[in-house]
Amino acid sequence: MTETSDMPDAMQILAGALPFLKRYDDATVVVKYGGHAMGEEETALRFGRDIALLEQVGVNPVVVHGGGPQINAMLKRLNVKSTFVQGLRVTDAEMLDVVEMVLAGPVNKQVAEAITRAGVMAVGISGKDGGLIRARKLQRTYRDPDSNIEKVLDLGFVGEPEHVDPKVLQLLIGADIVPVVAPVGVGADGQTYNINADTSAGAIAGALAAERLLMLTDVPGVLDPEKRLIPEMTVAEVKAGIEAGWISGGMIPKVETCIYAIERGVKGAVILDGRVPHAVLRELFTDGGAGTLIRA
Ligand SMILES: Nc1ncnc2c1ncn2[C@@H]1O[C@H](COP(=O)(O)OP(=O)(O)O)[C@@H](O)[C@H]1O
Ligand SMILES: CC(=O)N[C@@H](CCC(=O)OP(=O)(O)O)C(=O)O
Repeated sequence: MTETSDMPDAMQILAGALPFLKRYDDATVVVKYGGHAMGEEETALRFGRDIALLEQVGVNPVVVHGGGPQINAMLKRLNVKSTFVQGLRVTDAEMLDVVEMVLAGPVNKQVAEAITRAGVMAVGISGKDGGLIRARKLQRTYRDPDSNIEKVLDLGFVGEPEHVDPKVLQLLIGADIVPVVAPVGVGADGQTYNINADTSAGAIAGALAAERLLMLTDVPGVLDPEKRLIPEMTVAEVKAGIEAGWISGGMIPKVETCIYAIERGVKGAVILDGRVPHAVLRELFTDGGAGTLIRA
């Protein structure tokens, strides 16, 4: 497959995109690119071309990537075991080294390079650069099933964004450079934290008051109890779905991130399948969109 073999498809989407181009002219769109959505090299290159195309038609894309599966692959090579609690990786000092090495290293550079190769300059940074994500240790409690007592959840160096300073992103955007962010933050005392990529993307979208937050994953969007795609949901409907239990597992932090972003001024958040060719273009530039749009 050549690097440009999928472009006629992209051009077809863009041919019908005129009304949407106006809506998104100069708009900031934060794209969360999950580790599962990265898949094969060709998928990553195609993603890079779509992001480059967005920049070229006047949108300001900001990419925040994950890399859970890529961290797991490195841990396997190093023979280090990893555990997850509530979907978050328990992160001791040794684990933190590997997480930062993989996220801010090869994954970050591969994503930025794929965009640059497509003809638009992209620069990879982590949340530690330019004071972008100031983090603190994750503050969360859980109810111990044995004692039924509320206890503090200690996941080591797992963090949550305390403050996002978007200045470094605005400087890059102003220079027509696509920022590519690895979800690692730093505390006021210099401690590095491993932050879930969904959470990081939501916080960044909120700080930028982005027009759209696109969450690329490996399912078509939010599915109803009969496994049909729901094209559009309100915040209240999402909350009801969690309550009823048909929104569960890894989808909960995703929809919660969407709600968080919307409550901070993001106009709409979309969960969509990043493995589908041109998912981002389809979402922004076609009538039906591509995944599940969550609105206030
Ligand atoms: N209602 C739902 N609709 C779609 N997916 C759901 C739903 N409820 C739970 N899920 C699960 O959420 C998963 C997506 O979350 P996750 O695997 O954490 O994604 P990522 O790795 O991209 O961050 C899906 O693969 C699916 O198993
Ligand atoms: C605290 C925590 O769990 N951090 C994640 C960061 C990467 C991530 O979120 O990647 P995906 O989006 O590909 O899942 C981790 O260590 O895997």
